[in-house]
Amino acid sequence: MSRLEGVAVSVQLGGRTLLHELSFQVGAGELVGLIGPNGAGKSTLIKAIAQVLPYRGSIRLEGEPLERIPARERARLVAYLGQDDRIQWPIAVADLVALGRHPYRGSWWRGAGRTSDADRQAIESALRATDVWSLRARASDTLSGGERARVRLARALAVEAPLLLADEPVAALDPRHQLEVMELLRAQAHQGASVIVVLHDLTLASRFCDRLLLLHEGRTVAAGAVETVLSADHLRLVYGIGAVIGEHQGQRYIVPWSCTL
Ligand SMILES: Nc1ncnc2c1ncn2[C@@H]1O[C@H](COP(=O)(O)OP(=O)(O)OP(=O)(O)O)[C@@H](O)[C@H]1O
Repeated sequence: MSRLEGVAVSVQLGGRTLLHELSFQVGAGELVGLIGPNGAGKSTLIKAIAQVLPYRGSIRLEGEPLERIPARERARLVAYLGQDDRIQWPIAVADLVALGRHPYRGSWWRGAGRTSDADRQAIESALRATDVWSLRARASDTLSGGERARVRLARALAVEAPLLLADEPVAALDPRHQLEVMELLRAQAHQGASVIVVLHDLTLASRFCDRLLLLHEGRTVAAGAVETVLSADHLRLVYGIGAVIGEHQGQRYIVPWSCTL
């Protein structure tokens, strides 16, 4: 049994069907890339798994329907990094990252809201892993776009959840930080987490992910090994591009080159 299993997951919103009976599995220790053009349904799928959108079908974590897991317990099991990167108030970076530990604390009115050693370690380790330790005292609403993206990722990492859902975590990052974040997600998977990452960069998807799920118009076009999913035919059919597909140090790179449609 895979850690995460979705069967016939459909989402309807605003009178439209955004996802059509998608089925997927993600095992412990797997880094799965979710790819597809704008509007394909990637964020919708991530939100359905994160239980922030209503869906039909079944999504189970360790065999348990996710919607039946109590909210606080689920918040310890599923870390969700959404695409919306607005930070509305001047909360200090370290305090924002500490929000990732909220599910581990009891209700404050019962006096159980204190920061534990485990909380402190998780927060520091997430701040360092995402290279924002030096920003820990800064007001979050003064950060650059890339800094903000890394701080938001740190909050998700601080949860130390077995399932990490990351919607375009590298979109705002410079090339070095993109590589560092992908290595970080890989490391999370090596340590046993199941990670789903939404990506537009096909080379990063190819190099770092164990498997890919390619969506188009709310349907699965291809799922499985990177070489199978990222074929020239799929790139033409789904993205409408011709691409240069090459190899460097035994790994594939994909450079979008021309529009074919
Ligand atoms: N609340 C909503 N009501 C109606 N349509 C919606 C709603 N939310 C999203 N959509 C539509 O659903 C489709 C899928 O959106 P989604 O955000 O999942 O795409 P995506 O693959 O993540 O795209 P992108 O790469 O642009 O982030 C889009 O056509 C979008 O306009």
